Amino acid sequence: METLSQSISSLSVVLLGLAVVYFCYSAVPFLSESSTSLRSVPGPWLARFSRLWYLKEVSTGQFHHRNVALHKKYGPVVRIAPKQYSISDPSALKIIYGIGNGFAKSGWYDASSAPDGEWKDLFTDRNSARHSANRRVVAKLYSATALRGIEPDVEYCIREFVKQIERIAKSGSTMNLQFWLQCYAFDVISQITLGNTFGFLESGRDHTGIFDSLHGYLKYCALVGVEHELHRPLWWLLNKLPASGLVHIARFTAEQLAHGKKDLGAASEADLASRQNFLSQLFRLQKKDPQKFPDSAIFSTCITNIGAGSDTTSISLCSVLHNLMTHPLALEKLRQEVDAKYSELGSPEFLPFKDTQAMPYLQACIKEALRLHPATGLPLARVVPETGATISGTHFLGGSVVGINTWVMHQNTDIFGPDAQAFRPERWLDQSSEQLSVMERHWIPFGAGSRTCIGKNISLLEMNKLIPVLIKAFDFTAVDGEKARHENYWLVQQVDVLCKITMRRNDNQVGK
Ligand code: HEM
Repeated sequence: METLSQSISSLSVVLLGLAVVYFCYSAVPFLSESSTSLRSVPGPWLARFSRLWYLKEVSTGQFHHRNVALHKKYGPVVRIAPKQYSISDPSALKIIYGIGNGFAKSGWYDASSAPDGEWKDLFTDRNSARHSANRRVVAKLYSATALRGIEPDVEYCIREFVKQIERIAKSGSTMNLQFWLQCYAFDVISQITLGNTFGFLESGRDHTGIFDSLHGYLKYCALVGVEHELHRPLWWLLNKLPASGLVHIARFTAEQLAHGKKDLGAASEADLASRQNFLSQLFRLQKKDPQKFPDSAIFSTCITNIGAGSDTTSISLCSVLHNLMTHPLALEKLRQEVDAKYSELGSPEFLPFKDTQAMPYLQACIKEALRLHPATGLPLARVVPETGATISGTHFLGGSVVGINTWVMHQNTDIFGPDAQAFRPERWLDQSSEQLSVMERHWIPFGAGSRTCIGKNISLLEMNKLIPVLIKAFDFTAVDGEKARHENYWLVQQVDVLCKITMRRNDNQVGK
């Protein structure tokens, strides 16, 4: 019979063998570029031979800071893995993300979707032609005109939110702003998408562990994306594990879809057109062409809205509010603008979205907070087309992967000024029109080019509606001082932003 030590030594041989195979496999890209000018691209030594360096760095949850430091050390083009490069040169933005330039999304995105999904979602689809066709089908639902219809849904959620903040303020307890903004963002996006909320704001709890599961899932996507060839077997294994909170998102979406189908199935075109949530509009698209827009397309669109539009929005809102809490002068200036707008409009319960667009300081605060803390924290990786491309003086072979990290771009002092690390909303108000236009072009919290965020207007509406209400009615004091901790697993999420709240005055009209 085999002894324990023999078993251990056989296992060691197998593991060693796997390590050798892995190293040989990951050295292929290194060998293929060894006779080209790409050999001289600087970067960490291990990154030349293996993706392990990048994997290790992503696993720390701090790659956004590391990425900025790498460019300070090595210059505008840095190798982060064999045949993978991070770029900081602003002129690369147009080349890599320019519409029609042929830089498709890289394999990293594969790990963010089910390997055999029937309908490819917009975020992960790497087939540019199919992506454009599918995006065209749903684009109208995210347009500026569609926004008008969702404003009441957002107001409904703000009322629920304000009730909870008032309760916390009266109790004198500490509020975890990050958690509550997540509740707000999840409930708003599910209300807009499915016509029903998850009930986070009402209960103040994440009963089914959705937030933690989503966090774990993002970790999976960020890490397995680096070794995306392993996604299929790992996905298979993952599905053998007990159900997580993600299953609750999928189940909730499927239930709402089934209800919707029953309820809306017999509805006339006019009736469907009058209903504003996504689900009704998606059923409308399906009625027109059931073959072209099957149930899987409806499910995928809804679940992508929830996945892509929840944490991104709460992170951005958290950045705005945390920066305001820790910059009292900016908060005071914004408050004056908010109070003046409420008076001008006769103290409505909510400022209409269109009126918030005419509040320059509010817009500057939002821009500045999203510049300083953009939601995504890894390079937006793209594949160089077959013909190759020259970027920042380096010629890249077709098939190389290149990307710009929003954190790197937003810290560029040539574009945003020597104080690029500071929260200073005035930078958006006191520039020459030429400099402002340069800053606008390099402000990319919603991505760039043909793959830019389709939900940008929705999330801006959610932010513009909420911030004035909170600023008008409450005072927030940060408990942990100026720095919020954050973790980057694709999305750079703040961790436990604690604050004390007091009611600013007694005549708050929200919800009354
Ligand atoms: C402040 C909130 C948001 C931020 C910061 C944000 C950020 C981004 C970024 C950076 C991308 C491009 C990713 C890449 O190139 O890999 C993106 C794509 C996308 N976002 Fe957002 N997003 C936000 C809100 C939303 C909302 C509310 C929705 C849905 C209602 C949404 C749906 C999508 C979709 C579907 C894509 C893929 C678009 C495509 O490739 O055609 N996002 N978002």
